[in-house]
Amino acid sequence: MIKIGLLGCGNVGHIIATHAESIQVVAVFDIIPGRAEELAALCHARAYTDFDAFMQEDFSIVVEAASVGAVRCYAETVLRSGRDIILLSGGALADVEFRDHLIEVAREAGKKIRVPSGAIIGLDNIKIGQVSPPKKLLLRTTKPPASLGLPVTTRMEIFKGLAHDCIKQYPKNVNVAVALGLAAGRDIDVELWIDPEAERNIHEIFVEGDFGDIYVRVRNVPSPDNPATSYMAALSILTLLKNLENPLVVGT
Ligand SMILES: NC(=O)C1=CN([C@@H]2O[C@H](COP(=O)(O)OP(=O)(O)OC[C@H]3O[C@@H](n4cnc5c(N)ncnc54)[C@H](OP(=O)(O)O)[C@@H]3O)[C@@H](O)[C@H]2O)C=CC1
Ligand SMILES: O=C([O-])CC(=O)C(=O)O
Repeated sequence: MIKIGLLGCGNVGHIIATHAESIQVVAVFDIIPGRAEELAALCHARAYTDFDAFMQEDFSIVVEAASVGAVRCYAETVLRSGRDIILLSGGALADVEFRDHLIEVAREAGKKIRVPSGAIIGLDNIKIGQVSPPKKLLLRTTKPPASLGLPVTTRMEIFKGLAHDCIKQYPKNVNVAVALGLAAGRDIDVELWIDPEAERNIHEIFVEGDFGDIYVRVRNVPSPDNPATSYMAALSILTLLKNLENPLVVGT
C-alpha cells in the first residue's frame, strides 16, 4: 500500500484523508495545530506542525494541498529527501526560475513532481502543444462571488492577461491555468470572471491549432468547505494516487 504524507489539512486534505482506499495516510502537516490533529484523528495518522519532524515519517510521496507559498517553502526539501511530490497548488510553477530549479532538483534526486489535472479536464491531450504549438490557448474561468470573497452584484471580469500574472493575484483560484500552460508548453491567456448568478466554478478552455479547434466547459461543484476549490480537484488527486502503480497508463 502506498504511504503518503499530507501537506495541508484543509478542505482537499479532508476529502483525501477520508476517501483514501488504496493508500495509507501516515502523517499530516498543517501550520494550524488543531487542523492537523483533527485530520490525523480522522484517518489514524500522526499530526505535525513541525515540517522537519513530519519529514521523519515513513512515506514515499507527499501530497500538497496547502498553498502556492507552501510549495515554494517545502517542495525542494521533499524531493531532496527522496520522495515524489504531487502539487495541487501547481501555480507555484508559474515562476520559471523556481520551476526550472525544482525540476533540476527532481532530476538529480531521481524523483517526480506530479501536477494533477485538478479542477479541469483535458490536460492529457493539451500536451500536443509541446509538439505543435497552438495559435490560441485561452482559459475563461467564472466563479461565484463566494469563491473569491468579493461582494460583487453584477457579472464582471476581474482579470484578463497571462496565467503567470493571474496566479500572483489569485493564488487560490487559477492553479488550473498554470497547469494548462505547463501541459501545453507555454503560458496561456486567462479571463477571470465573477458572476453572482453562477452557482458553480466554470472553466472554459478554447484552443486553436494545426489539429483543429477545441472547446471544453467544466461546470464544477464547489467543495463543501471551500467554495474556491472545486470538488473535482480532490477527486483528481485520489484518482492519481489510485493509478500510481497501475501498469496500464491511459491518456497522453
Ligand atoms: N490545481 C487545481 O486544480 C486546484 C488547486 N487548488 C489549490 O489546492 C490547495 C488546497 O485547496 P483547499 O484544500 O481547498 O484549501 P484550504 O485553504 O481549505 O486548505 C489548505 C490548508 O493548508 C494550510 N496551509 C496553507 N499554507 C500552508 C503552509 N505554508 N504550511 C502548512 N500549511 C499550510 C491552510 O492553512 P491556512 O488556512 O491558515 O492558510 C489550510 O489549512 C490551494 O492552494 C488551492 O488553491 C484548489 C483547487 C483546484
Ligand atoms: O477549483 C477550481 O475550480 C480551480 C481553482 O481553485 C484553482 O485552480 O486554483
